[in-house]
Amino acid sequence: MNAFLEVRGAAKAFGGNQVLSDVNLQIAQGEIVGLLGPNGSGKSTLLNLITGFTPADAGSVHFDGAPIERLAAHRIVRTGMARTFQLPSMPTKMSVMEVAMAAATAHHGVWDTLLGTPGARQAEGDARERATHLLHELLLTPVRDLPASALSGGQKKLLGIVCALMARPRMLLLDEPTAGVHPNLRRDIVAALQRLNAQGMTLVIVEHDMHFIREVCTRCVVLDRGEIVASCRPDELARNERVLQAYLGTAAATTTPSTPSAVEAA
Ligand SMILES: Nc1ncnc2c1ncn2[C@@H]1O[C@H](COP(=O)(O)OP(=O)(O)OP(=O)(O)O)[C@@H](O)[C@H]1O
Repeated sequence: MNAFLEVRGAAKAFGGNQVLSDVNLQIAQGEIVGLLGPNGSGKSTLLNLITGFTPADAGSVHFDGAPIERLAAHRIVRTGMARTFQLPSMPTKMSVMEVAMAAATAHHGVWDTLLGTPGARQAEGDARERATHLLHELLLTPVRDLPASALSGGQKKLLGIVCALMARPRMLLLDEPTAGVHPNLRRDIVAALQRLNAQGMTLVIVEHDMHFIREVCTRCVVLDRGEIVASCRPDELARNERVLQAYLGTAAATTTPSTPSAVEAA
């Protein structure tokens, strides 16, 4: 595989808790990879490590051929990789539009904005145009002037995606984009992600919802207790012994006839 993102030998412990051990992962350009695993298996930690929010104890991360494991999170965004969070927190007073605009300022540099340079004014115009377009794409135009804190949980997730996209990333990592989201909005998120992928975006998605995984992902990578135990197509998950072990334990995996549906429910 020609890797767009490559993680080699990544390890992370918090105190005595070894959360990731020798994680090796390759993702090609254009893939939509689902990152799965039981609660506490290390999925968010791996996302944090790749995107510079958590320093690794060991290992390397290459994005588009360049090492990024020593870069701060905001510099990683500038290489073309952005992310969303499991529980996006929104400022209480800023409107939806202002939050999207602020994300662009964060990506382009606070000093130019504060000094009001011509470059910053041009960047602000471009950011307003892009924010308007993205809010429309992610169905947030009707609420663009509301305080961001007033949005529903699902709408906050959509706004989190807008903020990440303000950086014009080539790869987007999403942490549980549909958890707790109403089915109608879930459909909109699926459609938005598929549109982004059709436009060339590589996606890595942490998710527990197996219907979502089957509908959206081209490949699944499964973590169990900080190790990658499987990499397969979504339709192969329910037959994969390592996946069944991860979710159900060895005995259940070998003796329970209903194991595939149990994995689907995980
Ligand atoms: N900053 C931290 N300090 C200490 N322990 C942490 C920290 N972040 C994560 N952990 C621990 O690392 C382990 C893995 O957590 P992580 O959030 O990566 O799992 P996960 O697979 O994303 O779980 P879930 O599906 O429940 O979100 C957990 O035991 C968690 O308590």
